[in-house]
Amino acid sequence: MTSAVGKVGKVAESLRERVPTLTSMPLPRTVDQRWQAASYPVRELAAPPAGSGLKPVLGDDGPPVVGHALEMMRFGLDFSFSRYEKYGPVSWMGGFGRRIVSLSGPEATQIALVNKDKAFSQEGWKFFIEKFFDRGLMLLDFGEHHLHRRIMQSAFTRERLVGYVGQMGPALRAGVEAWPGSTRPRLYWALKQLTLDVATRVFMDMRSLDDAMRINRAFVNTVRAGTALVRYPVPGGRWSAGLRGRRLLERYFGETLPEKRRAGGDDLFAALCTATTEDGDRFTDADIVNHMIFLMMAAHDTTTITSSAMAYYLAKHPEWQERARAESLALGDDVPDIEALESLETLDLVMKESLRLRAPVPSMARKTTKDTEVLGHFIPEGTLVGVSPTLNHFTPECWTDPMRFDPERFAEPRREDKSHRFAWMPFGGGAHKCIGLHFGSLEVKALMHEMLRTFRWSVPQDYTARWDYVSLPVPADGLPVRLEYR
Ligand code: HEM
Repeated sequence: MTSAVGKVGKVAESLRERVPTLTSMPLPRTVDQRWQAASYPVRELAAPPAGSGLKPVLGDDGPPVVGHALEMMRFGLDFSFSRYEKYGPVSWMGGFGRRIVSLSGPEATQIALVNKDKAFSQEGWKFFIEKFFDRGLMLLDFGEHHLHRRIMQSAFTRERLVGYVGQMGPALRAGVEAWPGSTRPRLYWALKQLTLDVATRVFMDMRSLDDAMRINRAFVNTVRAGTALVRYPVPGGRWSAGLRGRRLLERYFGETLPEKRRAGGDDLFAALCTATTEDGDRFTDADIVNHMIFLMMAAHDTTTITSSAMAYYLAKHPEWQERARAESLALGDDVPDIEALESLETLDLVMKESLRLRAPVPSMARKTTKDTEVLGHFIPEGTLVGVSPTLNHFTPECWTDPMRFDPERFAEPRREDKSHRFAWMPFGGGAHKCIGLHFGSLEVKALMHEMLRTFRWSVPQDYTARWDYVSLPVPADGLPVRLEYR
């Protein structure tokens, strides 16, 4: 029998699916316009050292206490564009009680991500998510990061990917086929549930539905806590739910690890248990638990957002949906293997264009390890920095008609993504570039392939999705589509 707590949890969940967050509530246009037009005193972040010839970074605190955090969450891309227009590629803003430097555009982002003189560390991420994702790969730095990445690499070889695709294909087919046709689902939520269910299978080979639900809930709470505005454990708040979620995940992975080490398997958890470098370096049990919790987070929301964005653009551009469907149907009825997925060229172009228009990770956090400079601007040691792909993905120097959905721009001979090394960077760049980019691309393609062969979907012609940036970008209304059997 469902307990009262379980019932309340379910109601809260279904409310969350229907009701937009406070930052994405519809407001009268004039209120939004006034909010966006508000201006604040421009100040220097710090005075450059005398005689250095460097310029100060300019910016503003925004409204008291929250700074620009709410505006950033509500206006997403528009907020980034307006900051760039006002201040250029290097600026600072108040947010989360701190001053945060933004680096935008190909040249500025390249300096931080290539990180030639090790002036930028992952300590920036720690500010947001360390309590929940302690010692995940992305939170490690320099020598230690290099060693862990080398070990983890052996869980992402082609041979391993073949195994993951073999596991996710049937699970995705069963999941998509279970969606009822002739309905108007909120597609984002359906995709989120499906990718989470598939993750418990592919990541841990977890078969028990009860365990999977428990883990999924703990995991969702852990992720949501990262961008809580109230960043200490108020009972009933996001932060304490996140801490509880983290403890449950630690316990679960810790308890199941010895059996996983013994039994092995095709899943990611088993791969991490046996991952070894040529020099024989391996993970400790604690490393494996930390990496598993981080990997679930790194993989889940990003693939959900990518598939939601693709589904949205395919609904808005039915000619592309038909073109992708024709390729999928030509593959026949077998669940596709890795080669078959790689042959889906139209889906590949649509995925790249969707990742350009709606990068799932809109800012990569860093912290300066020493005084440094970017494009002649002085940034002191200990500064929080956000490295953003947003401007790179829309700059007219790299992209023709950048606001237009035009997947062909990624095809030969145009290859606009090659116009600059950092023109297209949804997976980041440098030492921390996404280790799961092939895994993620394959999962998203396998999912879209199943949708294309089972359904046709559409949105009204005048519909435009509004994206909420409270944590990573998600469609504020859950993306209602008309879904019909093909
Ligand atoms: C379309 C899907 C995905 C996108 C857009 C994406 C994006 C990113 C980005 C931007 C970073 C760099 C963060 C930084 O430099 O601070 C990153 C790192 C990372 N991603 Fe992904 N990701 C995706 C899927 C995945 C998947 C499926 C996995 C695992 C199965 C994964 C695991 C990781 C890990 C472990 C890191 C940290 C790498 C390091 O620090 O060395 N990602 N991802």
